[in-house]
Amino acid sequence: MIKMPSVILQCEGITVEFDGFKAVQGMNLTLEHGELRFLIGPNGAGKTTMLDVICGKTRASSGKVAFHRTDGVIDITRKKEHHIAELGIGRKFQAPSIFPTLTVFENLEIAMRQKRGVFATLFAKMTAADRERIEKQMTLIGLQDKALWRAGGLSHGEKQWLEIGIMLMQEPNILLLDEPVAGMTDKETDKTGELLKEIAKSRAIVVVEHDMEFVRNFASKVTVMHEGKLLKEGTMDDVQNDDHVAEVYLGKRRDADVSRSTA
Ligand SMILES: Nc1ncnc2c1ncn2[C@@H]1O[C@H](COP(=O)(O)OP(=O)(O)OP(=O)(O)O)[C@@H](O)[C@H]1O
Repeated sequence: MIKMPSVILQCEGITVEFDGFKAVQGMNLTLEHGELRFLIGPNGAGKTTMLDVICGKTRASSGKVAFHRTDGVIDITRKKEHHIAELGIGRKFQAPSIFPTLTVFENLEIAMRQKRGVFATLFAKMTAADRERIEKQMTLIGLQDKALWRAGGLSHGEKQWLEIGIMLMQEPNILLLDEPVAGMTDKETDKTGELLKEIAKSRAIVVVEHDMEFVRNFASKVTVMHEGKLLKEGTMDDVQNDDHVAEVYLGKRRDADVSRSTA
């Protein structure tokens, strides 16, 4: 059996400037294989910008992003977004980008064919193995009973799951998710939590999240950003008991809970 290297992504000294304003300043972030990492922090802390840098949507003005794959370490700092996606880093944005008039099944089928990348395969017949793969994916995202539903008719939560399913069809090694439970009902939020745990068994995930109650459901490492910098990294307990974090979130009130913070 091939032993997986423990580190899968290493961001070092990332700085991002927008017209002279430093949205991210010397940020470090190291992600391990199979890790589910939460990136939290108040509005404007630079969380989304960090995801943008990793997926190649935004260029860092300095710093380095290294993607550790089984075939070697790749410097992705200057690579184009589509190339980074092909290498195995998938990014899900807040707004769904599914095809609303196509069914759940068809949305996943298109994603599967895109992965193959050959134009001819768009017209190729689907094999039993392909069908099985799509069905497996639908079961994972909890939409197996809605295979023939038009995606546009799904609930908000179901659309988000479908989109995660679409990303998984691309077989990424790392998934980057921006507020995956925003706007979800409590039940949908719980189901999303289970889904993320399941996905993290075989992939690394970085989740930008505002909902602290949601984050507390995971025994994961939490990275707190503030004003473009790393403020604290540790378990949710470490983070909640940290004076600097409390200050940033609560204006010096240590006793209050940061639950359901929309800071
Ligand atoms: N394209 C841009 N041009 C100029 N400024 C930007 C741009 N993108 C982000 N910023 C600024 O950079 C800072 C960090 O933004 P970012 O969206 O990364 O923060 P965030 O931690 O994700 O915040 P939120 O939780 O509100 O989404 C903010 O002050 C934001 O206004």
